[in-house]
Amino acid sequence: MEAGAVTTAGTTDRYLLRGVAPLGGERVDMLLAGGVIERIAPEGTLWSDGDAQVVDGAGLVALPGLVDLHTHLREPGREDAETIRSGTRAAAAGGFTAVHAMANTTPVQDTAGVVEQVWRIGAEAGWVDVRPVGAVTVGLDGEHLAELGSMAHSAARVRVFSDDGRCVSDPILMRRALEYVKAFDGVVAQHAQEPRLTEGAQMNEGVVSAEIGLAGWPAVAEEAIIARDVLLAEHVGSRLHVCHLSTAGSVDLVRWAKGRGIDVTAEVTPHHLLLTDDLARGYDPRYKVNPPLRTAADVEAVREGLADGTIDVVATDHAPHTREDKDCEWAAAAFGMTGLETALSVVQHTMVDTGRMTWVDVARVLSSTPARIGRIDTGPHAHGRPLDVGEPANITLVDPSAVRTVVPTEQHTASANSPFGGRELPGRVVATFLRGRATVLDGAPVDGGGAS
Ligand SMILES: NC(=O)N[C@@H](CC(=O)O)C(=O)O
Ligand SMILES: [Zn+2]
Ligand SMILES: [Zn+2]
Repeated sequence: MEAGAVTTAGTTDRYLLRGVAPLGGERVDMLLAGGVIERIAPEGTLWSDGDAQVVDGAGLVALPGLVDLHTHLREPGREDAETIRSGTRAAAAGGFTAVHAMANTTPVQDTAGVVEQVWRIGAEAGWVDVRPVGAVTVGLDGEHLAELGSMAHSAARVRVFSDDGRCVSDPILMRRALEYVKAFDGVVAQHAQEPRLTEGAQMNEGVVSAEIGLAGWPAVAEEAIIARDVLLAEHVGSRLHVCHLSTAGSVDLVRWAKGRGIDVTAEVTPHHLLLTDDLARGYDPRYKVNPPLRTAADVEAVREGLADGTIDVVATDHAPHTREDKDCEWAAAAFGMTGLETALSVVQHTMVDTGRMTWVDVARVLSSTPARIGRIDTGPHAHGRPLDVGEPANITLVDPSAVRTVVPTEQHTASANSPFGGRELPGRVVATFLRGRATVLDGAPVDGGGAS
């Protein structure tokens, strides 16, 4: 029988996960009921009382539900590329139980009204918990601070603020934002891109850009902003998060800042862990992304930084785009790639299967640390918690021995701009549980599972 097959029908709020391997531990049976982990016992000792669905977990790793700090859901405004419903369904398929929805929508998520709308639509869809990110500046204009406090105190309880897609390049505004978020334990997530150094830039500045004649984007454009921002965070005693860090020099700067005790965290995307700027040679806009794919030396440095804890989390930067925006010549194409449904496989491939990280580390970088940075690690709706009795049953079951070829058109996201199409990747998400309710079973979203 295939691992993960549901063998006994039952009600949908009680699941018996039989023989799953929680992190670093012996195989156990786990009973999910009432939205929490009700019991954990040695394998073969828990039996369904007839009203629990049994999931055969033999060979599966049980992870705390994954948390993405950086997702673009595109609603409101670009529902042709993704909706909150399609994006969160894709997230569940990728093993996520919570995502942070970036603010660069239309209208921008810069008021309590817009963030509450995104949060409410996410809750109604019921696939994952949607945590809206609030814009730092009004309309992402980079000039006027948005009302961060009203977003923080809204029903959406925003804690992460970002103008992602654009850099908060004005140092005075960045300073004020860092000071402002302290009042509600928030964090400013910076898209580090010095705008003057990247005017017209199309790809990484280096050997390849010179050869193929595309305008280059120097590593220093990212590093200069990170250097400035860690010093600002130190100066005002606030919390900074660096989005999609991509260069070896950025890793060094974050390592230095942490060594000084500066309150900074950083993320790397799956694509920057695996792909290099060599891919731009074919002028295929699937590989056009912000920040750009870098060199093999940068890939090595971000892997090392993730393994040694300098980089805190892997975040997808899932950036869906329509065919019209992506199937065109390189210079005209939009920046961005999808990632929710391949993130765990890429992390397994680049970090676990290479011996650099264990599954315990994977749970840290894809669940507990992003939950802590987003301040969703406590309470009944907590994510990233250890899989213990009484904790919310947010669980992802992975089959690490599975191998699959990525077919973008078969994914659940509404857009097909995956850079991994045609690649063979290890690992498969077999099941995802959100507060004890299955959102994914047998590797497929449970449609009609509905909101809780
Ligand atoms: N990463 C990208 O290339 N694009 C993102 C914006 C961003 O993350 O900067 C998008 O919104 O499309
Ligand atoms: Zn960005
Ligand atoms: Zn982004």
